[in-house]
Amino acid sequence: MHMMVARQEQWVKPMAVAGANQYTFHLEATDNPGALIKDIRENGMKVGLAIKPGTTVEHLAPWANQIDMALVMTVEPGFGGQKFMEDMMPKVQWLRTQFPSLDIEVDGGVGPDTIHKCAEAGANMIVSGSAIMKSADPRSVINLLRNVCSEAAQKRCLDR
Ligand SMILES: O=C(CO)[C@@H](O)[C@H](O)COP(=O)(O)O
Repeated sequence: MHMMVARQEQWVKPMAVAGANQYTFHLEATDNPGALIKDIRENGMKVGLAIKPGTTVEHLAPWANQIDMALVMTVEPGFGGQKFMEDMMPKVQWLRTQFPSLDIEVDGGVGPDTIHKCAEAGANMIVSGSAIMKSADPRSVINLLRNVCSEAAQKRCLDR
């Protein structure tokens, strides 16, 4: 679950009870990330930590060893169909270099035209809305996104 809500703390238990296995919250919307991470873990879920485009990756870094996934937003949160922000890729690259085994997700404007940049930067989890939903062949778009990411991940392993 990617929680783009106020008062993220109050939805941890209800989401766990509903069957969520990962709870992704926004760094900008909590005063106490450490307590929220602890609560998510105690409720048996994996932890995702999201940052908006205006938040630097240095703000996320102190928490990176305590989370399962970092989500780098590649549009301003709000709605689908926005333009991919390529200038977020250095954040992904930096996280991939510093935390090689961390799951890194990108969300916003990701599709066949932008996936290569995301995968090469090091993203291994992809959120894609319009590119899939507006395609005449959603299955092939999903396969392409998946293949580009797994090929980039394999290449990273070989290069190590
Ligand atoms: O929730 C958001 C943005 O607020 C994203 O999840 C987008 O909705 C993804 O859609 P596309 O940008 O791929 O159309």
